[in-house]
Formats: sequence, structure tokens, C-alpha cells
Amino acid sequence: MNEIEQRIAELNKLLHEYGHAYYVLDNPIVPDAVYDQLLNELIALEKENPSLIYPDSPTQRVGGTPLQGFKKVTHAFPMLSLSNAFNELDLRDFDRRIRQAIGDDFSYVCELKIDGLAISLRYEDGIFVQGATRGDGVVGEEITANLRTIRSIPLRLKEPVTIEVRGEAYMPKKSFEALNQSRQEKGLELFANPRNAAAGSLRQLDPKIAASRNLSTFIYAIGGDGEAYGIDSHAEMLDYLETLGFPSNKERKFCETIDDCIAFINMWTENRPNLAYEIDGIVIKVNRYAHQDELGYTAKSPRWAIAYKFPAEEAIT
Ligand SMILES: NC(=O)c1cc2c(N)ncc(C(N)=O)c2s1
Repeated sequence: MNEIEQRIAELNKLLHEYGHAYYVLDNPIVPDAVYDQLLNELIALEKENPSLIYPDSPTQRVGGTPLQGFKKVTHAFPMLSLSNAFNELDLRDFDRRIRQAIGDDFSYVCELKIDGLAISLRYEDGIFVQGATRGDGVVGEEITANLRTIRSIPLRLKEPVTIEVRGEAYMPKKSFEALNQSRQEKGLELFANPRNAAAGSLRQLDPKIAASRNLSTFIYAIGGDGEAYGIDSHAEMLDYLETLGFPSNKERKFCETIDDCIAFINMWTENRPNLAYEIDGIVIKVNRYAHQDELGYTAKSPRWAIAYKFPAEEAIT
């Protein structure tokens, strides 16, 4: 490798590491000025040596030309929906049904239900190759170019695995307020809520617009069976996603009983306004895969999971 190739390889490695710390771990290890200076150096070197541009270089996040339309993509594994619970009685019914099926020796994992747009990301040998919306759960829209602009989505994983993951793309509350403020000043129609703003941004044909919307993601599931990756519980799967370099939401709790889940729900009902992003509920999943396999699925959703939905907020008149 000559000096330029070495420097380009080194800059890609450094910028991946710094970008992961900043956008995924929310814990920068260098000042922004240092990151920008290295990025500008890489942009200049790539301009002089286009044959040395890595496909997953951080300079390759925002594509050039707008798309004509979105292709349809059939998910390798259907993206299922969750059945809903609206009150404590629904939650205790859910818990009772599980006990009747598998006995009492099991536990739950509770997670925040992110109010965004469900997405599916495909990686081959660790490289991000395709991203899609949920669509109807079986067929979604291919929005790879727009998802590449989201800095928390790794373009290369820390392991060269072939994997399909699911998560939620969302717009932080502060970005939503700033976006609507600027739209108001331009006399444009406002977005009703961060979820619509995130969905609208990812449906743009020009990736430069998506890139300007400061979207982020949380990744929370592997498509297909996690056993293929040597994992045998939901909690371990979430940790595995983090080791691969995905952003996963840290506000999750291992719960022994449905009472612990209800306490978690009550705490977040109270604390929800303090989050930097919107959530519309709490997702409760039976933790061990062996138990999930025993419980199985109904026609459209897993029997081992439920989404508690917060009461719709009273419209502030
Ligand atoms: N429809 C679904 O299966 C899910 C939807 C969501 C969501 N919007 N946010 C978080 C999770 C999670 N942590 O499992 C899930 S799962």
C-alpha cells in the first residue's frame, strides 16, 4: 500500500470509530473540529484518487442524484406487528395466557416503543447493502439511499456478518421543533408530529433532503432466528446488536414479573416528557427464545410479546 492508500485507509478507520462514538454511543471521543478536519482531508484525498473511495466511506453517506421512485422489496423475514394492551387488565391477561402455556419460570424484557417509522436494514459480510420501510410487513419500499444519510446507521459492522435487522427511524423532538419552525417561516405546511416528519423525510426521493432532517434510529431485533448467531434470549440479542455497532436503546429493563413490567410502564408514563424522542408505548417480550418458540405466533403477531400503548394524549385545545 502506498502512502496515500495508507492515509485513506487510516482516515476511514478513524472516522468510523469517531462517528460510532458520536452518533451511536452519543459519547464523542474527539472534538467536532477534529472530526470535520479529518473528514475534509478524506474528501480531498478521495477527490484526487476516486479509485480509492471505499463504498462505506463516511463521505459516501449522501448520494448525488434524486431517485425516480422507490423499488419494492420483499423482506427476507416478515416484519410482524405487535398485539396491543391498553390497561393493566390486558397486561395481566397477557401474563396469564403465557403462564397457562409455559408455566411460571420465565422472565420479560421491557423496552420503550419508539414512535417513528419501522425499518429493515440488510448487511452482507458486514456492509450495509439495503434498507427498506416495513410496508405491509411483507413488502416494503427500498429507501437505502435515504437511510445511508442517517449517521447512527453503521455503513460497516464491527463483524463481517450477513444479517437483517429491524428498528425504528425517528426524528428527535428538538429537530422536529426546529424543522417546523423553519417551515413556518417559509410558509410551508407543518408536520403534525415527529413520526410524520420522519416518515415524510424518508419518503423523499432526494437523499439530500433526508440528510438535512437529522434523523436517528434505534435497532431492536434481528430478522429470522437469533439462534443462527448463537444467541438464545432477547436480552442477549440486544447486547449482540450493540457489539455489532448498532444503536440500541439503553432504557430497557429485565423484568421477572408482570408487576415489574407495570412498574416500568408507570415510571415511563411519568418520565416520557423528559425523553429526547417520542415514544407511544412500552414493548414487553418474553426473554428466552426457547419460551418464544413454545409460545409461537398468531396469524399476524407473536404470542410472546405485547405493546402497551399510552392513552392518546388529550389534544391541547
Ligand atoms: N411492531 C413491532 O414489532 C415493534 C415496534 C417497536 C417500536 N416502535 N419500538 C421499539 C420496539 C422494540 N424495542 O421492540 C418495537 S417492536
